[in-house]
Amino acid sequence: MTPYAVLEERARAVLPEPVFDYYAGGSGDEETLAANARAWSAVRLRPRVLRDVSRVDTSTTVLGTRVSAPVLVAPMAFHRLAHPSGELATAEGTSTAGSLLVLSTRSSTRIESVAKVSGPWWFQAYVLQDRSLTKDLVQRAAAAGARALVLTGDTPYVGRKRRDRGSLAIPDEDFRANLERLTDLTLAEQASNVTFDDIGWLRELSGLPVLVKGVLRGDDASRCVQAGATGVVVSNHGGRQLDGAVASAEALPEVVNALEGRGEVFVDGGVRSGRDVVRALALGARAVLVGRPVLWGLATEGAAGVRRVLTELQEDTAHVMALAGAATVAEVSADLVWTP
Ligand SMILES: Cc1cc2nc3c(=O)[nH]c(=O)nc-3n(C[C@H](O)[C@H](O)[C@H](O)COP(=O)(O)O)c2cc1C
Ligand SMILES: CC(C)CC(=O)C(=O)O
Repeated sequence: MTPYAVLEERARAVLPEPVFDYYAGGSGDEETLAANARAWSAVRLRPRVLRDVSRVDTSTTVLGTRVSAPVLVAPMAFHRLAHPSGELATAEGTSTAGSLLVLSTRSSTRIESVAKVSGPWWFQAYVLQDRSLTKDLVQRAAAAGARALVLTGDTPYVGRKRRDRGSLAIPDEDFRANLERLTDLTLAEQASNVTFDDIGWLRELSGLPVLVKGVLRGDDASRCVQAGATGVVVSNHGGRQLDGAVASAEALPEVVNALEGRGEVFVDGGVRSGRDVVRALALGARAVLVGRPVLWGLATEGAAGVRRVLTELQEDTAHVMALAGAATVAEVSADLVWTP
């Protein structure tokens, strides 16, 4: 078993079944969920020999913020289903690892409380049916110290997950952690009429740079940047939205080519090892985001588990960089990828 599979099994053992299934599952027949992992494996590396790799530095910057490695925490809903300290533990584990947390609109902990214990963080924005709710959330996030917004563009409707058999109950207090005054729950659902115009709207009302998450096409990435985005996150939502969508490793080169350096490109979906991190960087990503592994760390060991998952990925990244002949993140360049 891979280290990731071992961790996933440990999380399965401690989590209630409906929670594990909600976290682990993908939409439809889980084709894209499976394709994400396979597509990283298909990227072969061309290691360089006889380079001085006695000191490997994995640190880098993301939108100007220094992080200890190009590995960030993806936005995920309802961390309190995994651990009673929820997002507080995730934020603590993330910052002690020197990483950066992207806090979900569906955080089950108050934004301001997470901000107090967090290192650098970004806020993931869902545009909700009641836009005044979104405006309020985004302005609260900016006031609490978020350094960027991540607008998720791939969720006009929530993907149907077969593993989610309707037995998952989200406690009201978790759902409403940031929506105290809400009376009509449907107003808090994702809006299905979000467009490129909302990039400018979010930028203006927050004063923050905006990344668009869920981009899988070069033309879309260009439109995002033209509309004012500072970059994009290449993502298929961990195989949880359109099943059959292209794997993120397959979509990444097209997006990198289309932007030609006009924005920072991030990627997530199935990144499980230092190999995958190096592959993503060599294909042009600034950094990766990891999702489920962080939830498994949180479920099994709280903040310490989150820190462990991230530091193990960082150490593995350093090891893979050394064996590939790259002493710095800048040296993880496109020529490290083998093309037949
Ligand atoms: C349980 C769960 C909840 C998620 N919630 C959100 C969310 O609230 N907002 C969002 O933009 N993406 C959400 N995502 C998608 C992640 O941000 C990310 O794209 C994906 O999990 C990365 O793939 P990985 O889990 O294979 O690493 C969620 C993913 C999972 C597994
Ligand atoms: C509430 C959901 C829309 C959160 C999500 O993005 C997911 O579960 O994938």
